[in-house]
Parts: sequence; structure tokens; C-alpha cells
Amino acid sequence: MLETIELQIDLGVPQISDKEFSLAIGFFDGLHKGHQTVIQRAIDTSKKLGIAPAVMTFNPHPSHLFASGNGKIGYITPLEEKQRILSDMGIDTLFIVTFDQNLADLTPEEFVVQVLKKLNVRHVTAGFDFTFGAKGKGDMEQMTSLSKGVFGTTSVGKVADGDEKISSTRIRKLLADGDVAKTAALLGRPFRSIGIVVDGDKRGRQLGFPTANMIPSEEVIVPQNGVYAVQFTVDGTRYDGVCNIGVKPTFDHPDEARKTIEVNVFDFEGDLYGKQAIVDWIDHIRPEQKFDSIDMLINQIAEDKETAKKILAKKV
Ligand SMILES: Cc1cc2nc3c(=O)[nH]c(=O)nc-3n(C[C@H](O)[C@H](O)[C@H](O)COP(=O)(O)O)c2cc1C
Ligand SMILES: Nc1ncnc2c1ncn2[C@@H]1O[C@H](COP(=O)(O)OP(=O)(O)O)[C@@H](O)[C@H]1O
Repeated sequence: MLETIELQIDLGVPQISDKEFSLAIGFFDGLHKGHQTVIQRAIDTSKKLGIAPAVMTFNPHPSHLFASGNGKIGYITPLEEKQRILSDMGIDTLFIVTFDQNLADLTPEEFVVQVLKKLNVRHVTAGFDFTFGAKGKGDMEQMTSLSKGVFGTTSVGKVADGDEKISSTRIRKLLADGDVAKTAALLGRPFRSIGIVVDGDKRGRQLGFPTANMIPSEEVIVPQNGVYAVQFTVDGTRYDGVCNIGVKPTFDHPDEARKTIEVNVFDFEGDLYGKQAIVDWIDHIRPEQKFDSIDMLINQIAEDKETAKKILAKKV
């Protein structure tokens, strides 16, 4: 069971003495293969030292403190999703530090003394380019010297795919391009959106393709508008499906419409309203289009469904 401990600098960091930690530290948005490598190293070290594997992350993303409006990045993995993945990896404790001005103002030395040492950290693992402390001035070399032998450090080298570093920025770009297949390769799992099924215009059934509609939260990112092969999970059961994300230009005025995720779930009949559903994005099929007639849209959706079935049949 993953224990989550929330920390806020102005409220004071508790002195922990009953447990020692091998800590992976970073923002870890996406928990992609690079992050997983860092966290796995922290887990390996925890086993070697016989101490608890832990992760420290920050919330909100630093860009929310420093940037306004458009500069705030959307999350690839919201906190609950991070918790689920870290729990599956076998992490014992997750420290979530509020990223506010008080944290941003700590010098590297203050961060080490007032946060890491108080939490009884015995080993710190981070990526080679991790920086910390006021204005990001501290690096892993400084972390080692500031530890003064109280904890060990491991700096994990670049994890690449092809020649390029696997990074949250790269994944955000791939999602903006609709490349969910490559995203899944870099994440080591499909990109996932979670939401509640809401009422739509009740048009889907008339078209012959009922769709479970979900409105994505503004805090998280979603793939580029278009049609995708997906897996849809509700009440613990996973179904194949075909999804349109967008503003339905055939019907709505695109500037006014709110973006929705709509999934036609294969081999399912029943009521999904109000249920929490998970969409795992498997592959891109085509961009969203404005059709001149409803019949053209219906024919295209039927074809999309067959395409999605073929794609998903290849997946085990
Ligand atoms: C596989 C699939 C592809 C779709 N493609 C488009 C599209 O290209 N353009 C469009 O305007 N609407 C598209 N739609 C959305 C339909 O217009 C929408 O499902 C329908 O309006 C029902 O809306 P409702 O669920 O709010 O009743 C697509 C829906 C599905 C399931
Ligand atoms: N195979 C299915 N795929 C998606 N939704 C389904 C399916 N079968 C039944 N439903 C139900 O029908 C609703 C979608 O029907 P639709 O006519 O598109 O209505 P709405 O416009 O409210 O989304 C879903 O929210 C769900 O409750």
C-alpha cells in the first residue's frame, strides 16, 4: 500500500525517525520510461540498503507558480494516476511537496537540511539533469556535497529512444500531434484519460453509434482532435472502442463547442451515465472533419469502427 504524505514548507516538515528512505526525486509528469528508470534505481537501492523505497514529487507543476495563463503546462499524469502507477511499481511512500513561493525560495542547502535530512532520507536518486533549490541552482553534484555523508546519491544518465531523450516535453508534443502510438512506446503503457460519462446531445443513438461522452478537465492534456482506436474501461471491465475527440464540426460551431471525448464502446449495451470511465489511447485513425451530410458521417464512422477493430485485434 502506497502511503502519501503531503508537505508544505511553511507548515514545517516533520522529523521522521522510524523509517529510512531511498528516495527518487523529480516532478515525474508522465512517469515515462526515463522516470521509470530513475524510480527503479531507487527501488533497487532500497533493497540493497534494506530501507523503504519512496518518491518525492511536487504539486502543482512549477510552471503554475511562475507562468500565468497559457504558460501553465497541462498534466500528462494527474496526481491520482501517479499514485496508482507508483503503487503498482512497489513504492512505499510518496511525498508530495506543495510547489509554492516558500519552496521556490529555499536554497539548495536549505532544501537538503530542512526537507531531505528531516525526512530521514538515506539515498537520493534523480535524473542527470535534475536541479533543485532557488532558481534551480542546485544540481546532483551539489546534492552529493550537501549530503555531508548523511545520504548517498545516484544520478541516472539519459534514457533515450532513438537519439532523443525521452522527456515530458517530447510526449506533450507527440500528443499535440495525435501520435498516441509513439506516446505509448515512450510511456511504456498507453496514454490514459479518466473522466465521468456525461449527457450529450442524444444524437449518437440516432446515428446508430451511441457514444459515452466525457469532458476532459482543463488541467490535463488530451491528444489532438481526431478519431482513435481506444480501450475503454468501466466497472473494472475493459472493452475495445472507437473514439472521437473534438468539437463535432458537422453539428456544432467549432469556436463555441466544448471539446469532448466520445467513445463508441464495442460489444456493450447499457447505461454509462455518471460512471467513471478510463480511455486508453492506442492508435490514431484520422483527423476530425466537417461532413456535408449526416449519411457521409455515418458511413465514415462505420469505416472508423472497422479500422479500430483491426488495430485492436493486433493488440493482445
Ligand atoms: C468514430 C467516430 C468518429 C466521429 N467523427 C466525427 C467527425 O469527423 N466529425 C464530426 O463532426 N463528428 C464526428 N463524430 C461525432 C458524432 O458527430 C457524434 O458522435 C454525434 O454527434 C453524437 O453526439 P452525442 O453523443 O452528443 O449525441 C464521430 C463520432 C465517432 C464515434
Ligand atoms: N455501446 C455503447 N457505447 C457507448 N455508449 C453506450 C453504448 N451502449 C449504450 N450506451 C449508453 O448510451 C449513451 C450514449 O448515447 P447517445 O445517444 O450518444 O447519448 P449522449 O448524447 O447522451 O451521449 C452512453 O452514455 C451510454 O450510457
